[in-house]
Amino acid sequence: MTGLDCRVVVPERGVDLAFTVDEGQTLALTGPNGSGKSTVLSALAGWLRPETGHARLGDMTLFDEHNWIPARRRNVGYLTQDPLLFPHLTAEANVAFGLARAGVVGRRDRREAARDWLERVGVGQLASRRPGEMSGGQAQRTAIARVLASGPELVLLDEPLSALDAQVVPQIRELLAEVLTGRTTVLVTHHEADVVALADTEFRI
Ligand SMILES: Nc1ncnc2c1ncn2[C@@H]1O[C@H](COP(=O)(O)OP(=O)(O)OP(=O)(O)O)[C@@H](O)[C@H]1O
Repeated sequence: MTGLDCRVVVPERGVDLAFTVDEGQTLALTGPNGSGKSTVLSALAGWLRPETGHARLGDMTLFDEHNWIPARRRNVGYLTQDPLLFPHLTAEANVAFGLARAGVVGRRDRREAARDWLERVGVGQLASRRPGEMSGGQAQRTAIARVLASGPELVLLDEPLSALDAQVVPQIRELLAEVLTGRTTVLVTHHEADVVALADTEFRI
């Protein structure tokens, strides 16, 4: 695990933000709509190239004025607002897909690791279901397993609880608190309860 030091400058979106996250800690990024929270996550994930600034994750430069590591070569797990699970793949295959991308070579190893993670997030019994055959909370648990299974050095979470029915929010928040312990994380949220339960520090835009 490694800490993050970044400055993200995207003038056309009015974004110029700098912050650090200590190794193993969770930083909550909060602020009004349109203040640039998702833009920062996109830059850290490698989906958007900022005009200037830098991001260093431990010894690795993700980007600076001269360098740009593409998304697929960053060891960064990104849980978007609308989690991108493949609808035609089972829960197990969705998690295993992330492991294949992360370079876990053996098919059997990927299956076993995917099953372990699904157990860990409480949906082990649903390994052969497709996302359309799960509740919103179960699909979110699967998405969390997919992001974390590959052991990312940086975890990015964009409003991970906002699309869920109110009654499952406390369970998923508790799950996140458990699985994020010791992981370097940037969490975008509008909810004070998430900051209190999940974050070590808060950066308010
Ligand atoms: N794909 C895009 N193309 C151009 N401008 C964009 C794009 N996405 C966002 N913006 C603009 O960039 C600025 C920052 O948006 P961003 O989505 O990063 O804010 P946010 O803090 O995540 O907002 P929210 O809380 O509503 O999710 C806003 O002015 C927005 O309109």
